[in-house]
Amino acid sequence: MTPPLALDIDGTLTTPRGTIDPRVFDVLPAWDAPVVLATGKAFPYPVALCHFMGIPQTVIAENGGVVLADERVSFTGDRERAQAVADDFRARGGSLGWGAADTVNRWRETEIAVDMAQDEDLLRTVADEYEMEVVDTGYAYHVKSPGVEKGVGLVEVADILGLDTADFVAVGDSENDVSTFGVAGESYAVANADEKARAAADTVLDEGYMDGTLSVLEAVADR
Ligand SMILES: O=C(O)COP(=O)(O)O
Ligand SMILES: [Mg+2]
Repeated sequence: MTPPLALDIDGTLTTPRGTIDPRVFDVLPAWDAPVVLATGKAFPYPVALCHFMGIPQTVIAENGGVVLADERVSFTGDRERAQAVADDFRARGGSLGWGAADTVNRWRETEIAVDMAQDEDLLRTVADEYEMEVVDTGYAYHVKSPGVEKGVGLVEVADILGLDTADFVAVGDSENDVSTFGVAGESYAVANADEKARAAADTVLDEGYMDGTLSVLEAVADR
């Protein structure tokens, strides 16, 4: 039986340039089991990716802050507190680091993301004062509420779909995938994964990015 998938996006379904690997558009629509996109990106990004792949919108966004499965949407996390951290960070000289339109945070409903080139120490200092966490995905720093995790979102998705999280095969690349790896039955870190993801995964792959992900999908399909 083909297992359901919990797939991170950045670093996992992308090329080293950060673009979606076009092979995604062949393999995921043809997958014979549910596919869950579990990402730190704001809610519209994985929804759009599902839409343009032509697959059901089954999504964990904002590191678990937003869950969508079977037309049911739920939110966790304290966006106002994350905003207070961002405001204080800016007041002390920090910057979120995005363009004027800030499309990274514009539709973000439960947390705030900060560009990797910004002052990490200051951000962590401010977040600590508000008892908020900073997660480094390798693509952004995310200021989020403790306890909001992709893995918690996967428990909810599995429940809605009538599946067990242990049925899932998970692939990811960074510390925001550790909680997914903790609840999935099988977990794989791509070769470009950070230390925390590597330590948490059942298997660290030889190949990186979508090459690594495809190697897993080829191995677990139809078994
Ligand atoms: O948006 C990010 O920072 C990372 O996104 P990802 O969880 O899909 O890798
Ligand atoms: Mg990632």
